Amino acid sequence: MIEIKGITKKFGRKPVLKGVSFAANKGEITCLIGINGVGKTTILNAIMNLTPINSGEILIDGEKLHKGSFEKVTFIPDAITMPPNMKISDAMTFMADFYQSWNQKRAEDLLTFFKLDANDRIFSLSKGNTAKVNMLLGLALDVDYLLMDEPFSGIDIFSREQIANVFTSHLVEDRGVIITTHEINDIEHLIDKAVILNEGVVLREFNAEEVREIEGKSIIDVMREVYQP
Ligand SMILES: Nc1ncnc2c1ncn2[C@@H]1O[C@H](COP(=O)(O)OP(=O)(O)OP(=O)(O)O)[C@@H](O)[C@H]1O
Repeated sequence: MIEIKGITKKFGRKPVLKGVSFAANKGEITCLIGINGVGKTTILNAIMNLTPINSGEILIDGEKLHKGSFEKVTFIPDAITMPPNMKISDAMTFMADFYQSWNQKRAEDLLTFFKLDANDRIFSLSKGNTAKVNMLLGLALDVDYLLMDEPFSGIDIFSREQIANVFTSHLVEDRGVIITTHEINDIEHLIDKAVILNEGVVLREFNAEEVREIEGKSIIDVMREVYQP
């Protein structure tokens, strides 16, 4: 489990996170929802220890962050970080050289799943295919937790559907996923837990299935209630 306990973060004098707490379980998809600038990426960066927090703590499987934590968790950013001139196959080799947790079999399965050509160069890919390669490079690592920043942003409906399908496939397995988004529509059906953020705090954290069954509400219904009371 990833536990976020009362984390605060200021950039200069501007408070961005004012005591954010939530938990993300293994085997579940947890979605951080909030408008632009609410601090979703900052939370993912904090989990990866890429940005220092001012207070609070983050635990992964009960342990405070340490060097070894990053064998358990990986971050898939919203833009690809591989050099544009690389072929997809070169990017895969690069990852295999760099990460012990690289799983070549799963990488090849993902290549087939996304219908990508390993000989294509990164710069020549459409936005949708670039997003798929980015996803492939993260999902092919054998880690317990995956953090994904806006994986559906700015890509066409068919690519979005294909990326959404990967979450219900064996390729994600029983790993824990934290995903950020400001548009929930395409992925509502995939989400186990929703964490709604506003003005530096968690407005509501809930199990999407329970709220659907018990209260008869979708995530969007709950968002309407909390954002427009
Ligand atoms: N390195 C930084 N220096 C100063 N301010 C920053 C820095 N990184 C983020 N911020 C500010 O912190 C706030 C939260 O940013 P963050 O990127 O976490 O939001 P977000 O919810 O991910 O937004 P989006 O949906 O647009 O990606 C924003 O107001 C942003 O301008």
